[in-house]
Parts: sequence; structure tokens; C-alpha cells
Amino acid sequence: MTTFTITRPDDWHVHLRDGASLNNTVADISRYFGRAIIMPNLVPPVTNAELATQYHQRIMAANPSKQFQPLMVLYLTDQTTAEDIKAAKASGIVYAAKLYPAGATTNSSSGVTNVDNIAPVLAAMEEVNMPLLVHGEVTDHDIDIFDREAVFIDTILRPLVAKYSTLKIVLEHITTKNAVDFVKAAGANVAATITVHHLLFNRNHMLVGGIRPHYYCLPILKRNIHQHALVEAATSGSDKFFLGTDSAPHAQGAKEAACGCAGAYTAHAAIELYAEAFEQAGALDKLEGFASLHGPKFYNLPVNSDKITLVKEAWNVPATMAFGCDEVVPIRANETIAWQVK
Ligand SMILES: NC(=O)N[C@@H](CC(=O)O)C(=O)O
Ligand SMILES: [Zn+2]
Ligand SMILES: [Zn+2]
Repeated sequence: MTTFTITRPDDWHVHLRDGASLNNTVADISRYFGRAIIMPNLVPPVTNAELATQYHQRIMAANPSKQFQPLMVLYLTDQTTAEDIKAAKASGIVYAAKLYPAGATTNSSSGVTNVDNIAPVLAAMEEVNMPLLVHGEVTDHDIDIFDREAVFIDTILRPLVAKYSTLKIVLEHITTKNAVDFVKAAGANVAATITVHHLLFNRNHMLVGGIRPHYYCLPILKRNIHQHALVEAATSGSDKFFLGTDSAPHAQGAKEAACGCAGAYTAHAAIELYAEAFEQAGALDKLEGFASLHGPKFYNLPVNSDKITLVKEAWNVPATMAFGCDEVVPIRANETIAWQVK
């Protein structure tokens, strides 16, 4: 197939950052996505409706394409209250709240130290039907980094899903067969996003022949049996799995460093890269469900009413791209991507 058309997709997990870099990230993400779930891990984090409203205004001031709608997210802390959730719901611009276990990832130091601390918050979310988005990794020093997602599922997520049986939960950026199996077995209130880098790459891409910091993200790339499970889930047609790029830019110098930041930039070519991954799996016909239909169904939002067309025509990805006053090295820098959006 050399061209195909799908309903306009949405990105259910993206980091746009703030300040001058918004001009770059917003331009990239709004090229063809209809909506995007905007992650709130700024410094300071987006912890209430007022901060979400201000951030929403800064995103809109960065001139997204006309069709683009940012869906804001509240960052949960040990101090978040049920009232914060109700005010966020009432704002009309906040669509979810995010659980970052404190210390699990970029800018998560204000995150939740114990889910018991947010019990009233989770009850309020269940009541107002606001989805809980989860960075699913434990932070215990004695748990191996490659096991942190699986241990989180067994020790924290499984009891949480049992306790809040009607709370909508998205296990974000899943990276293991354990996560695929857990989500498949859970009820319709539990879903997952899958990034394109976890579909295309495994830990060999990051570690064989030299350490490649631009593949370093969290949860970390796993061995290929997990990659295969993710590809199988994404291309299965199950509406429990949908597109979330987790595009997470860091300045080139912050990645290419003795202690490099976690995050991969994919917003420059997200659907184009997903098309490659689905084509490799012989499942291009499943891309529309994953990218454009399953997410709105879970979030109880309408499907976008227009379409985009992809063409199989290779193009070169630049070595770096502007990122505020810095540069970001995008995934596939200096290489080609097979598909482009017309
Ligand atoms: N995925 C990442 O490696 N990094 C994200 C945070 C996150 O989504 O965990 C970031 O904000 O940089
Ligand atoms: Zn995360
Ligand atoms: Zn993320």
C-alpha cells in the first residue's frame, strides 16, 4: 500500500514542556493530531485547575493548528484534595489526573509517596468519572529498573483496580508483556497507551555497540519478547490499547551527558513512525482503531470528524530540531522515515 487514509488521530500522552519551547512542540504535535492529553510534569507541576487553565492559555498562545485541542491533566500530589478534582472537572478543560509515584520519572519529585494518601482523591475521581493516568513503576532502590513496571502492577495497580472497581485507569506507556496481560484481563475501565518507540525498539537498540542516550526513556526499553507483546497488543484490534506518543523532549545537552535525562522526542513524526511499526507487523489496517477510535471511546469523547492521508514516500529526519533556545535530537535523527502525512 502506498497511500492510506484514516480518521484524524489523537495523542493520548504527550509532553509539550513550557516557555519558548512551546512554539516548537505545539507546532509539531498539532500538525495533524486532533487532540492531545497534555502531561502536567512541569516545574512547578500543574496541580490545580487554575494552573491548568494558565498552561492551556500558554499552549493556545503558541498557535496550534486550527483543529487542535489540548486536553489538560492534573498532577496528583500527597496534598491533592477531592475539592481539587471537583474544581478541575468543573473547569471543563481538565480531562484526567496523573499519578506519578514520587521519584519515578522526570519532574516527579512532587508526586505521590503512597497511594493511600490520595484515597479521597481517587474516590472523587471515580464519582465524577475522571480517568486516572498512571506512570506505572515502583521506585524502591532494591528493585531492578527492568522489573519496576511488573512489580508496580503486582504490588500497587492490582490492589488499586480491585479497590476502585469503576475508576477509569490508563496504564501509560506500557513496556512489558506483564502490562499487556494485566490490561487484557482487567475490565473495560482499564486501558493502556503504547508509544511508538516501544513498538519499534528494544533495549538492544539502546545498548548494543555503544550507549545511545536518545533511546533512554522511562519506563526503560525492555527485551524483545516484551516489544513483541506490545506490537501484538497494539495491532490486535483490542480497544483497550491506544496511541500515546509520550513524546518527551529534553535539550540535546541534557540527553548527551554523564547523567542523561529520560525521554524520547517523537512528535516530529509520530503517526509516520506508528505507520512503519504497523506495516512491519502486517497490520496497517489496525492503525486507525489504535490511533483514532479506541482513545475517544475510552475517554467518552466523539471521534474526530475529518481524515488524514499518509503516503509512502521516504524523507530525511534532520540531525537536530529547534527546541526553544536549545536543540532537541529527534528519534531517527539523520535517518529516513518511510511514511509522510499529505
Ligand atoms: N517518558 C520519559 O522518559 N520521560 C517523561 C516522563 C514520563 O512520561 O515518565 C518526561 O517528561 O521527560
Ligand atoms: Zn511516565
Ligand atoms: Zn510521559
